[in-house]
Amino acid sequence: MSHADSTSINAGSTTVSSQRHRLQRAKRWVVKIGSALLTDNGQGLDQAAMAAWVEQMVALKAQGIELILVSSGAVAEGMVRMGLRARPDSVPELQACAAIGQMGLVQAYETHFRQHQVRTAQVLLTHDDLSDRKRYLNARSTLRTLMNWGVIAVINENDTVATDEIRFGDNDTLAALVANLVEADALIILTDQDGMFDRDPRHDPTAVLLPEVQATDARLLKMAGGGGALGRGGMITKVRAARLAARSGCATVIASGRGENILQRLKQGDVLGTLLLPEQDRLAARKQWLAGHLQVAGQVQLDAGAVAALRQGHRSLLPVGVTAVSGNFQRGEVIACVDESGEQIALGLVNYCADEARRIAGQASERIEAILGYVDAPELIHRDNMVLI
Ligand SMILES: Nc1ncnc2c1ncn2[C@@H]1O[C@H](COP(=O)(O)OP(=O)(O)O)[C@@H](O)[C@H]1O
Ligand SMILES: N[C@@H](CCC(=O)OP(=O)(O)O)C(=O)O
Repeated sequence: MSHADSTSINAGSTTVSSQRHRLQRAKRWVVKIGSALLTDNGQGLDQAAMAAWVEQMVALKAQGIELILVSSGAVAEGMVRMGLRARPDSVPELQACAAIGQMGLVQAYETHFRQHQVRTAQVLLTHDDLSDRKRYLNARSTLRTLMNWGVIAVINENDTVATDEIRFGDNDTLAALVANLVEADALIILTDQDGMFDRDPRHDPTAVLLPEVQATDARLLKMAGGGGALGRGGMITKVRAARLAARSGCATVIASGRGENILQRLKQGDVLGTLLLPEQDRLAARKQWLAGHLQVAGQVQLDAGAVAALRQGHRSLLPVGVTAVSGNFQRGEVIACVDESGEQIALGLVNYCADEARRIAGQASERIEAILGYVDAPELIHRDNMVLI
């Protein structure tokens, strides 16, 4: 059976999914918890549920999974703290609620994780941060460092400065952008429904759960409706998030956060919730994106040994193999690698800016720190970030 056949929309089907093994293999997860779930529909933070998710995340971490948490709930918790029954309409009031509630949110996560001797870090982001190249790279470096240190980043929208997002409640999109940023293998969206249905189950009890779909299937957009009374994004933002995540080869699961041991069971490959599949895996998606870059920001010339290491050995490019650097590229831009005759042999995302690349060209990687005063990576271009031509 072809990949596409096995992932056609199969509402009501009880066939065991063939793609759940993706979650068993996934090494880097972004878990997103929505407001309704976290605050038991606006009642205030559900501490018991939080303790249970934290326990599961700690268990996954012990199994070697790198985790990032995107949690909503600041506005809902702020409303509870201020005794507001209805979600305010005015943006400044929403922002004030978010600022108040965010305190409770991170305090609660910190307390729960600390019981398992796991550290947490608060990261507040806006969509704009992730569309600005420099801030994008900074956010990526910070999150990578936190993951390397085994610290769980607890991410929310920076609601004080974001206006449209707070109006629409779009942490689903934020979670997908984070999944793209850290190149996660899986995005797990925990919500108050068992997954995505062929129509909104709140309005139609005959709605049928979709166990496995292709994220880009256009029919899903018609089946997904908006959110509930807390003014959230609903299913439509989750489908859009899955489509975004799929661009970097990340699979998305929409599942009920109320299900017992939900994260562990997903990890075991149990057929729960809705799995929204990307067309390509992570590496293939990145390489296709790289290969599509006709405009490059600069180039490096390689000696014969480096050319052979790339071409035959499929190795990373180390600074020692570089004989010349041209252009004025920034860290994270796409550059070309050429051989001694000037023929292009590869394209890749460079770990150092042009100036730094010139200084470390021809040098052993162990010397990078002495020359630049810091080390980002031992390679100039990592092989996962390179496509051979
Ligand atoms: N096709 C669908 N399948 C499941 N839920 C849907 C669908 N269309 C709309 N919804 C609504 O989306 C809601 C979940 O989104 P939302 O309220 O934003 O939750 P969260 O706070 O978890 O992000 C559900 O409670 C449901 O009413
Ligand atoms: N930053 C807001 C996010 C709101 C939001 O996206 O909510 P949801 O649709 O429940 O994930 C908050 O913490 O309240």
